[in-house]
Amino acid sequence: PVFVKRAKTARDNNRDLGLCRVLLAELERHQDAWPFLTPVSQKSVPGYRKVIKKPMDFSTIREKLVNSQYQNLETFIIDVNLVYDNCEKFNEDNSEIGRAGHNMRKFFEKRWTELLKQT
Ligand SMILES: Cn1cc(C(=O)NCCN)ccc1=O
Repeated sequence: PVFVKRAKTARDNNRDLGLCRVLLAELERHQDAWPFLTPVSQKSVPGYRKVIKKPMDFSTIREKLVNSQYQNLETFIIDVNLVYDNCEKFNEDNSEIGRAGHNMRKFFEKRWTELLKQT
């Protein structure tokens, strides 16, 4: 009958840690990465602390990766997307930093789907 569950095929996650390292290295060296390399200074950026509840940046993601603080690929991707979501929340689309955020998100989406397609 149509409602019989088919066995879920688990994807092979053995290469995911290496994939996170490759992806993060590419993000860090992207020319539009400059707004995201270090935590936004909550002292010199008025309003940031109040508006952005969960700050995130590439150096913090690097630290977490080095200290094995990511359970899996999903939790890594969640943090990377947090960088871009914070950026969209705080910056006009039509601004230097706003555009950099959109570019970086587009690049990340493209790269992780390409890398996940590799056997
Ligand atoms: C992502 N983001 C970065 C900044 C910033 O000033 N970054 C330091 C650049 N040297 C300000 C607001 C913001 O949302």
